[in-house]
Amino acid sequence: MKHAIQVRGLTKLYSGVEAVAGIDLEIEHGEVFAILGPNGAGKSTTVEILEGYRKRDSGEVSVLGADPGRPTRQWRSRIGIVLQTNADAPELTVREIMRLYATYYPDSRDPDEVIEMVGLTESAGKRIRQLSGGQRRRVDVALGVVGRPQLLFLDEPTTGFDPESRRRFWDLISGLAHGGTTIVLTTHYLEEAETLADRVAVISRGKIVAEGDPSTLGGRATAKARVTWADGSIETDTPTETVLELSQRFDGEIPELAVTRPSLEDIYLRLIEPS
Ligand SMILES: Nc1ncnc2c1ncn2[C@@H]1O[C@H](COP(=O)(O)OP(=O)(O)OP(=O)(O)O)[C@@H](O)[C@H]1O
Repeated sequence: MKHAIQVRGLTKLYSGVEAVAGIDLEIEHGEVFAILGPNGAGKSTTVEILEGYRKRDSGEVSVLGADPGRPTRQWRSRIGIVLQTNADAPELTVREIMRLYATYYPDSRDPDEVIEMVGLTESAGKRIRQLSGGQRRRVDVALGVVGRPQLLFLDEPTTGFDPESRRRFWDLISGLAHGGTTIVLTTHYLEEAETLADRVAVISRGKIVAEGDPSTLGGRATAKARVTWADGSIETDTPTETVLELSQRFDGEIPELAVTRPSLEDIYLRLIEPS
């Protein structure tokens, strides 16, 4: 099995309208792959087809060597899924729900270890309904990984997290990735994609409009730099030269000097602009 995920010419229509309009994708084993795109771009539809929860109209799809259009129980046990809305069991405690889910898989992780991994040890005895939104999200993630999946799908995993919890969550995902789990995530947070992903794909109106390393996406690394200082700003291919000229002009320290390249967000917004 060469790739964890291989997709060719994937399409999906809703009432004759193409929500996914010919997507090709290859995701390697052990890779963290982020799918970005505006609301309605076709991200969830694509991911749900890969998860085996939605039928495609055409195209070839292989996920962990099998066709997700014909999911088997054994195949499902190798995949972890964290959806936007969580499994609702408000009266169970964190430990109870983890123990229950652990019984569904042939090679589960120790429930207490997983609770520790997501930072919920102190809340392990609390009922789900007593948890904050961010804590519930961590339960979702814990349930997604308790079966020791080879491939983990995360749909907007950190929506509603405070900045500190988001960073802790990123550490958790990086740890899973280092342990060899392949991770596919959708997110609206560009910083999240940049921090976590080896590669990103930007989907707009059902098509991939750019794909690659987040640090070089859309020509980002070679784009013109912007040099700004107290009373001026220019875009240039030769920022070093500009800074040297400015330092002569100011005879030393340049007031409020900054040299920047386009952020991932700048590139992303350009990519999804209606043409
Ligand atoms: N079950 C459905 N029936 C009809 N149309 C649908 C259905 N699910 C999605 N769509 C439409 O397909 C398009 C793609 O939707 P999808 O949910 O895949 O987008 P998305 O990129 O995941 O968006 P978001 O960021 O809002 O989650 C949208 O125009 C949406 O309205």
